[in-house]
Amino acid sequence: MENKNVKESLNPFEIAQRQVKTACDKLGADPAVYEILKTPARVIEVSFPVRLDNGTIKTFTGFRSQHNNACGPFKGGLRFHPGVTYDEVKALSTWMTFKCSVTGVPYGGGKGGLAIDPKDYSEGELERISRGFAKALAPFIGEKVDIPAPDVNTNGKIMAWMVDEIEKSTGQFQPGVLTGKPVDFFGSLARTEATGYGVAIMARAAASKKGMNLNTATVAVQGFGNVGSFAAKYITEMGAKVVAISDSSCTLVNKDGLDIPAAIAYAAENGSIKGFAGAEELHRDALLTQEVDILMPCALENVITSANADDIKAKIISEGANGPTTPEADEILFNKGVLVIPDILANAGGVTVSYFEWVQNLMRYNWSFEEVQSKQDVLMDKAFEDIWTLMGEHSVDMRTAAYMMSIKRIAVAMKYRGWY
Ligand SMILES: NC(=O)C1=CN([C@@H]2O[C@H](COP(=O)(O)OP(=O)(O)OC[C@H]3O[C@@H](n4cnc5c(N)ncnc54)[C@H](O)[C@@H]3O)[C@@H](O)[C@H]2O)C=CC1
Ligand SMILES: O=C(O)CCC(=O)C(=O)O
Repeated sequence: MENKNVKESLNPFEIAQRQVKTACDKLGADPAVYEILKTPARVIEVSFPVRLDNGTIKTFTGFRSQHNNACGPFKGGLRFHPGVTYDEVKALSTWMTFKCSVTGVPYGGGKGGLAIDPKDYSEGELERISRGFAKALAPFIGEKVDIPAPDVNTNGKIMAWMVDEIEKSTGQFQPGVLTGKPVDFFGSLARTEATGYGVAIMARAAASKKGMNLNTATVAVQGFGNVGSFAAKYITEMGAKVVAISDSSCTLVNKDGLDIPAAIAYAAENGSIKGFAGAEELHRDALLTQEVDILMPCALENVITSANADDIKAKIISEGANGPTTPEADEILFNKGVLVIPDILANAGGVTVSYFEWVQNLMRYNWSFEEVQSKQDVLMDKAFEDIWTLMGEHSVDMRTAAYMMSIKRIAVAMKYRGWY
């Protein structure tokens, strides 16, 4: 997401490092803590050949960044998107380390990706690419080593192909090597919904702190994929009115409220929200500055920058995407009194329920939808309250408070391990 008016660095890894450094400084942490956390433990680059439908061979190059495993195995999604870069996966893996620690799930941070647009490939090609990537990563991942999951443009079907390929490569039954699998293939109920649901319950918690009545609140949701669509669905069920949604094609606005279940069904059938009836269609970037109470950026990084932060009207931002706000924009929003619920808290529902999926896989047992979602409620609501308290104690923004809480926990684990 480029904007010529943006003055600051949009390198996601530099941004992640700045966020960690700010919190380490506020904590007065031992300098060794930042020294260890500023860089991933390793970044694996793999190249693998795939036969395309026209008979030719094409080599694909992918990455897996393993940031820190002081608190448990590396954990985080695999992204298929043309914008994937070495520095992007490094940043995303860094954010995962702190996100896992925010709700206390026993993982470190990892993330991987392939710089492809899945729309350029047939279903058969996509399966061979996914299997090729999984086979290439197999020596570096495992149920107790590094556990990938879905992210942008990946889903349960791709996770199932990958599990099958890894089991073939290792000769071991290990359904817990990946999470976000289909429910009837070792997946967990409530995982598909988990990230968007978490974005909504964090917005609800913030609204309650700010004295905002959700029944009269309006919401704009950027991105209408897995995270955005469920965030929109759940915040609607909680009483708010979603008046704007967007995806890579356009923004749709209806001041009286959009019919979210109908929009979800329309997007599933048509591949995007474009053409959905009963709404005004605007440029896709118009979403961010709509006159709403709550904004949910649920697409990609760096969408809220110094170039548009001043124009944002929302009073609460619940970050479904990873890294949607630059540090410069954070400062502008903080000074305007906008409450930003940071990605490492707001979108932690995905990895939290991935953890529940993994536990069920290891136990060979299944929990009900209600049981999983209520466990998610408990961990996320507690994380919100703890971070809220820390934010007040240190007079910092919520992102810095979330990092501070997380870093404290990781620093303890690293200390016991004798890393410093
Ligand atoms: N899937 C998950 O469980 C988790 C995802 N996330 C993060 O949430 C974000 C979205 O992920 P998913 O929903 O899984 O991906 P997805 O692939 O299901 O959906 C992405 C959506 O963003 C839209 N989009 C892309 N470029 C856009 C643009 N320029 N303007 C507006 N919309 C645009 C796409 O059209 C699509 O609707 C990513 O940052 C991801 O890392 C974070 C935690 C967990
Ligand atoms: O479910 C997971 O393990 C990770 C989800 C993820 O990639 C993320 O939170 O950004």
